[in-house]
Amino acid sequence: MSFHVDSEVGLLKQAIVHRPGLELTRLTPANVEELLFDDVIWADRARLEHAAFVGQLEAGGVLVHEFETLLAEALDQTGARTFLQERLTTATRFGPALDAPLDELVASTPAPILASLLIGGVLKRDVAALLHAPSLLMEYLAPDDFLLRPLPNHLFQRDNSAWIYDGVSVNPMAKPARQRETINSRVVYNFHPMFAATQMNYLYGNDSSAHDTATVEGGDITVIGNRAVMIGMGERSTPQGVEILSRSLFQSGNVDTVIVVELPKERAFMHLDTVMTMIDRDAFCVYPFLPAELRSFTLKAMGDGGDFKIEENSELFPVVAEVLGVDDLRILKTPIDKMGAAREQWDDGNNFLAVAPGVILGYERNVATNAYLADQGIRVVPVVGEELGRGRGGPRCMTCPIEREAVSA
Ligand SMILES: NC(=[NH2+])NCCC[C@H](N)C(=O)O
Repeated sequence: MSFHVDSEVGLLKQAIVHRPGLELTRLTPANVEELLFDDVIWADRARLEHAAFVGQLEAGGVLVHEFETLLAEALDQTGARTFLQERLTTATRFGPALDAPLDELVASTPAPILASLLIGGVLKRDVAALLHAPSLLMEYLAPDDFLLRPLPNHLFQRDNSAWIYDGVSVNPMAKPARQRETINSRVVYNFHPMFAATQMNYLYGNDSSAHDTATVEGGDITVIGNRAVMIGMGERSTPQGVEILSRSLFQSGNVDTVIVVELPKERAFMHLDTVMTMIDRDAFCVYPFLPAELRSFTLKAMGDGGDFKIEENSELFPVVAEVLGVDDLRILKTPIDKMGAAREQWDDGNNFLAVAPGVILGYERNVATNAYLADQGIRVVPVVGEELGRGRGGPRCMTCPIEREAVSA
């Protein structure tokens, strides 16, 4: 079995999601903002909503893998815990006194508990009795302070890794609150038997170098098909990150065109998929009030060494249509006023997950957009996300496709 994502809207066969766990119960008014949520969450309700969402994916024929389970299974493979000891429980993260004792905890904690702590975080009081070394960090922390911060944004599996044709980028994340997610994803991809048994083509990020400003997040990446990829560039994916990923894509031989779309550097527009998603072989749902001055660029491969030429586009969608070989690309913009559009955009009204061409999952609360898309012949499967949505991510953000078919135009 090998994994590949050959389009954004072709039949979705397998995906990874994260059923929210311990981490959601650790969101408080004091830490939500730093952890990139907008409110404290009713965790049990969020879990119910997520279970219903997974049920809808399964009903759509998708084989759903649960991230925490994959992580726990990976942790029991040879080398996985050493990998963590070298990258997570280090002297620079926790101070020299805790280096060896935390390595020991990583080595001895049963995999399901360790997986839950890697995502849910660890309070000082959880481990104080186990750590006897004189640690300044432990003296400094209060009992309810985090020794290891929770990672509530693991919910948004789209972002920390992204499959692009037959390669995967394990993304260097832009925000400190999300950077550790990549370590967990690397444990899964490098050690879980499901992936270890296959030939993995790592496009970016599967190394331990400091990626500094060269960040990329999966919410910005769309595999539009026809050997092309569209990448948003803004708050999360930087020009440097997009360049490195593009070079790697061109070297892979599967991609010859990358269309880069500039985004406003604002929270509401943090990823490309907050303002547009491809929902059918010939259709995009686009936020109607996207500022007109945003630029887009087309990178075209030159040779097979990764080099490319750059052209600034005068308009984005004619270029997309040409690259896709589609004569009449449908750019679907909900006909509502600015306030209504901004409200629905904030609630992920443009963030759809296609399970097949023209069959999409989106939050039910975006009534105007959903009704308009239905009028346009799109089948919208309504997802309940009153709690889930408070993390500012929709069905596309919550899903990391690992096997998806191509579509023909
Ligand atoms: N692909 C997406 N739009 N993901 C949404 C991620 C939301 C998350 N709270 C963050 O700020 O990172």
